[in-house]
Amino acid sequence: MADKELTFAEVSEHNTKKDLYLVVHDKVYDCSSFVDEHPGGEEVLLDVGGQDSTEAFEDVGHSDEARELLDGMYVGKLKRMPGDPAPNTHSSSSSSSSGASSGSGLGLGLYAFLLLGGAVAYGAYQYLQNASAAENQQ
Ligand code: HEM
Repeated sequence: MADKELTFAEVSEHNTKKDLYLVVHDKVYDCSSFVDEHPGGEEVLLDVGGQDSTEAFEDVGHSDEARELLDGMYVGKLKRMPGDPAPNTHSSSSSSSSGASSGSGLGLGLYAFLLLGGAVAYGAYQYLQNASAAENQQ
């Protein structure tokens, strides 16, 4: 059986406590019955009601149990239309981009460290040259 497909516009109409759809990883979930039971509180779910909550969901680092709960609330696939907000898969892109940025951060740090080390070595060299020149003058 083909999955039901919902557009973002359709999902965004379900944004009240009694009728609450969330999008996680391009799948639509009906969380209305779960709002009161959510261990993280109803407020956070209502905040992302009718929206793509992939980022919020993944940022918390929900357990496998939480993911299984999601399966039980599955409504259908999100059908992206031109002009819809871009896929909000922050967690996967951020882990790769944060990996990249921390890599470049390390690269920059290393660069700064080498520059600083070079400057200190040069200063020490100059100091020793001056000291030995002064010694020779005596
Ligand atoms: C409909 C999707 C969601 C389901 C099924 C769900 C389910 C759960 C479950 C089962 C827990 C208990 C801990 C765990 O098993 O990981 C939990 C905790 C939590 N959830 Fe969600 N959650 C959903 C969406 C969200 C969203 C969108 C947020 C937004 C920030 C959120 C924030 C939290 C927080 C902060 C906790 C930790 C609560 C604590 O440990 O005190 N959840 N959630």
